[in-house]
Amino acid sequence: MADSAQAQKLVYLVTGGCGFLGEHVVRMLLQREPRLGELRVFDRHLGPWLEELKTGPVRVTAIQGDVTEAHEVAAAVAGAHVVIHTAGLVDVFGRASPETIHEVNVQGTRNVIEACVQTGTQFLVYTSSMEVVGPNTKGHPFYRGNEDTLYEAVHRHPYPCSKALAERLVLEANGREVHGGLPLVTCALRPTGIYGEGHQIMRDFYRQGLRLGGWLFRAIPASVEHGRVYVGNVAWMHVLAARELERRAALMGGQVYFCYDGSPYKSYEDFNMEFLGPCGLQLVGARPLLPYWVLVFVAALNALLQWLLRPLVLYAPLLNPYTLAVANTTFTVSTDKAQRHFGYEPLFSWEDSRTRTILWVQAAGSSAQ
Ligand SMILES: NC(=O)C1=CN([C@@H]2O[C@H](COP(=O)(O)OP(=O)(O)OC[C@H]3O[C@@H](n4cnc5c(N)ncnc54)[C@H](O)[C@@H]3O)[C@@H](O)[C@H]2O)C=CC1
Ligand SMILES: CC(C)CCC[C@@H](C)[C@H]1CC[C@H]2[C@@H]3[C@H](O)CC4=CC(=O)CC[C@]4(C)[C@H]3CC[C@]12C
Repeated sequence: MADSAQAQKLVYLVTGGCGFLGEHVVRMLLQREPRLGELRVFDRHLGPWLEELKTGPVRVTAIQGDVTEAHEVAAAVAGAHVVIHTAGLVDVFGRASPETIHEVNVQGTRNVIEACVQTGTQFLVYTSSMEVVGPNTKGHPFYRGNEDTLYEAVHRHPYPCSKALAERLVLEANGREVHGGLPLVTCALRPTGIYGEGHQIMRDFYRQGLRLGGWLFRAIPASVEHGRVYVGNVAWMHVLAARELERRAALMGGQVYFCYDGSPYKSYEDFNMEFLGPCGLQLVGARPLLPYWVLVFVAALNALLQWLLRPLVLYAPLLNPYTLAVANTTFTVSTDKAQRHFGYEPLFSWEDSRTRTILWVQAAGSSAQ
């Protein structure tokens, strides 16, 4: 990639480009990447909103494909300069089988790496997750940690297991020779819980609150802190990382970065109330209304029912032993690694992020979005 005023126009590929984060990455690239010549959006399900992007100055190519199909991935990657691999199966509710989660998240990532190697694509940014680190199965808190914080990462659930394996594949691929003889440069970004326009769980909480007459009931102690990050800032971090990978290959290659911004540290429920409160909902209780053991019991019952009913119907409620453990364990990051390595500063202030999210919740809650 030439670094001059006459810089060559670049071809970017975003896998999972029609998902919650992927859509923001796609729009951010179009707004903030001046060297963009062509944007390929690869997803199993293409969104209708892509059509409106096709009328702009940058060529936008929508590719319906599956990351588990190596030939489809290779065809999409061929000729791309940069790949942002954000496609993934985000399932902590038991909707998909462990095998499917592994196939999409691990084999899909392997296919992306091999496609880069075979076709000579040199730069790969992978969307990893905080879940690669924790919370672990022992419920140890990760309090204001950074990329170097020692933490016993022990996973059993298929989703974090798959993200950890995939992240390792991406980092180990750094330095591999790609077609043409140049080295592959990779890095992994680890968002904490992402929120913002398009966040389906937030919308579901809103609708549930409306059904309950405007009330939500506290389940988790307010002292349990959760790291959250605005989707626009996560997208911006991807765009910046992708842009800087060539110039700072020696520093950034093979590195991991937590995604962070100015969002406040709060419990999962109190944080959600930052948006749901202005939309008219109230969180009842300064402390959890039910004793913790009741939640543990209901979560275990839900898991049992899911297993028993599986031959007949998919029963996948929000509360299960894994989501309860995650919700009930402090996990917050405090780091400036992305700032030091590639000059990342959040593009959206907390106030902006909050306002944008509130507007979206209000609109999404009342429509069938
Ligand atoms: N939502 C969150 O809080 C966090 C998400 N992440 C990661 O960010 C990435 C994006 O997540 P979200 O946008 O939240 O999820 P999402 O489900 O909204 O988006 C994922 C996209 O990948 C696509 N996809 C799934 N399987 C595919 C396949 N086999 N082939 C091609 N495309 C496929 C889906 O159609 C979807 O458009 C994932 O890799 C996830 O692990 C990481 C940390 C937090
Ligand atoms: C009242 C219940 C106990 C509340 C349940 C809330 C849970 C559904 C969510 C609490 C924490 C969330 C996870 C967290 O934000 C980290 C994540 C990172 C990812 O990479 C994927 C999503 C998730 C696992 C996210 C999923 C929902 C929660 C478990």
